[in-house]
Amino acid sequence: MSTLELAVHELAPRMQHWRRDFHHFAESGWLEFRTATHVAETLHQLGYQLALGRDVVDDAARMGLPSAEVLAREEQRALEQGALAHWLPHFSGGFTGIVATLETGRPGPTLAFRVDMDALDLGEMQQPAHRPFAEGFASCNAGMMHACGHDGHTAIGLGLATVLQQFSSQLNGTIKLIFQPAEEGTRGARAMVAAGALDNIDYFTAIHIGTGIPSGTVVCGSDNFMATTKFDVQFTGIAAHAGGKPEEGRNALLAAAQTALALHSIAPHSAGASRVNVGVLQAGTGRNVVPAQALLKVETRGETNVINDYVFERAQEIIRGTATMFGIEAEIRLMGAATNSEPSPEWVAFIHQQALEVNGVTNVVDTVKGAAGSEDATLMMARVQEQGGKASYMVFGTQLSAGHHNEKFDFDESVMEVAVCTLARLALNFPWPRGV
Ligand SMILES: O=C(O)C[C@H](NC(=O)Cc1c[nH]c2ccccc12)C(=O)O
Repeated sequence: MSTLELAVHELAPRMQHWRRDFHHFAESGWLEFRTATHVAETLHQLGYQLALGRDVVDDAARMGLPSAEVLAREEQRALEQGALAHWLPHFSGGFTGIVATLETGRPGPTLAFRVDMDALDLGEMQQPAHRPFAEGFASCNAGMMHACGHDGHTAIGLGLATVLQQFSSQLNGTIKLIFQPAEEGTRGARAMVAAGALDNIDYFTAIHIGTGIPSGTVVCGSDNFMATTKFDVQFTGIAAHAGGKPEEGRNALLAAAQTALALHSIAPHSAGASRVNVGVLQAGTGRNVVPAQALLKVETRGETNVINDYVFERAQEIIRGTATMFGIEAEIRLMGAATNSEPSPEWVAFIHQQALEVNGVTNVVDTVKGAAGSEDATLMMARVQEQGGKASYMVFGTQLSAGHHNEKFDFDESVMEVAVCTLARLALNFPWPRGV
């Protein structure tokens, strides 16, 4: 076992503690108040320079933000659950982003690593058959669950911060660790990019665990993310007495229902995969009232940006058409966005080379076939690349108890050691000129 692997192995119990603490106090997008304060405290104690909140999250570029009432309520909940009060003001109002910087003082590139911190809006299984429940760390927040592994990602980020600090004498240049809010629904990355958090980075690496990749396998350059647009549609009609004066009404529920069916009839694209999903339809107030209000929560996806743009354009045409058909108003509100991913081949090759050397890694591939979901880290990758940097997205396979976004989701925590060892090697073995 190398000194790095020994150091990471010794860190494993602490990473498990971090993961389980984040899992128990699960906080969904823009509401990661407790999580962010504990991440900030740990990074501060490690000696990292911190940029927090509004310094790394652009207010106007945040997407899918909860209401001011929810933000305030959840901030208070976080405080009651042990959020660290001295850090909380930085994140108040839903600015729960962090960028930690380690300046070595020696010439070299800037390497950035990104993890996401948010839970999903999902109720966790509270049964003994589900390990997190059986071992006492299932989510204590109703309707919020770490069912995608972001608790593990955050623990990996802190583990990486710890070992890079331990081995900092072997580093050159600058290390930046990015802890992003609200990846679910592709809502947070846009705001961190807009705030400049991804400027002047030479090498960027984002990560995910699981996703159906077998334990021991590392994907070095995920290129199968789908471009996506997330949006709500608010339909406004005219309420009326359903029995006495139905002709006076304009039925928003019917418009929404017709729209939902029509959206799912958008023709596929000959150039590649596409998706449409109407995930939510809320409408009406009473059985004898012609419904005046209806809400749809929708997403489009495409194998490429062009295909997703095609689907979204057709969706907008359909929405305008059904609104006219039913004589009502329709307002489209953008709630999230991400592009497809194009990792930098040179960086993928270096990642591949380093991953081969890690104990616990049994299979290293650059890509996997088949459209994955979407990821707004693609916006961060694009920003780095447009400034001449290199970027990639890694997946660390691990055994899962259920699929992502399922109430029984859990993962084999040993993947966190493999991830930290691999990521630390990217920094410690970076091929910068090492003297004569
Ligand atoms: O579109 C979103 O809301 C983001 C969300 N993202 C994820 O779940 C991450 C993800 C999905 N599939 C993969 C495959 C590899 C890495 C990460 C992922 C999704 O696709 O619904």
